[in-house]
Amino acid sequence: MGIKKNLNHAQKICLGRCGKLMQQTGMLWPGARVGIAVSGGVDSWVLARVLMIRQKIVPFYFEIILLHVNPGFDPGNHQPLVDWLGANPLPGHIQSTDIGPRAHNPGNTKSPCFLCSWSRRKVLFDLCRKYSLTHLALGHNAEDLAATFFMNLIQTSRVDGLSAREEFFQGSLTLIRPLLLVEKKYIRNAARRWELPVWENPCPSAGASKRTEMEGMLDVLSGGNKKTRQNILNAFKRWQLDLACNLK
Ligand SMILES: Nc1ncnc2c1ncn2[C@@H]1O[C@H](COP(=O)(O)OP(=O)(O)OP(=O)(O)O)[C@@H](O)[C@H]1O
Repeated sequence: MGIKKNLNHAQKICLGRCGKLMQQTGMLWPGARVGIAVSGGVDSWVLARVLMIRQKIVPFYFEIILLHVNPGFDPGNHQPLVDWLGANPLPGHIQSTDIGPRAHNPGNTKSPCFLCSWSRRKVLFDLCRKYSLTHLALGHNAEDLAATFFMNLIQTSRVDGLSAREEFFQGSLTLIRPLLLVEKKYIRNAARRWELPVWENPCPSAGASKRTEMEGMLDVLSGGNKKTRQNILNAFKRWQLDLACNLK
């Protein structure tokens, strides 16, 4: 098919796995209105690019809007998204907030990452309501799934991962993670190839979060063996796929 002709291996993996997961789990339906949460990082940029292509491939119509929540560390750092929206035929909404600095207030008893992601999710849910969206798409990948599993296991004594699809508000909003079965190496490569305008996260806690720490668990468990690492990731992916297919 013409659309896929000039894609490299990584781009095809992102597009193909996303499509297969969408199909297997009945993620979207005709007339769906999908908000894509774009942080400015590689995962959510690739998610946006992939869903734009899937929009042309699937045999039904669905709408897309890009949603960005600026956490308030650098009020102008979303300029690449503004420029990109100007050059691409897609609607977008950029919400300026101060959730980042507020989450880092030394008086808080909870961790800044917890407070920030809680507040961000609330802003995103409010935007979904404002635009009557049926879906909110997040850019989590296979390594995020593994890190979340370890975080839940170690911090909250729960065996829980990240769902490919979850219902909220009595089913009026479906949260989806179309890149959940894709490893980061493919996403990074695809982002470079598509020349997506990724920007640095200015958060002072970036790279120092509990999730980043848990990403190291995969290397600890696999002892540096690539095949073992992939087997662990495959187990997590199979588990979530089974759960999501049962929800269908
Ligand atoms: N500021 C934001 N505005 C909109 N969506 C966001 C924002 N931050 C995170 N998200 C959404 O939540 C997902 C998971 O967040 P996380 O903090 O793990 O992302 P990230 O690693 O900073 O960036 P990315 O996943 O885009 O590479 C993102 O993929 C994106 O879909």
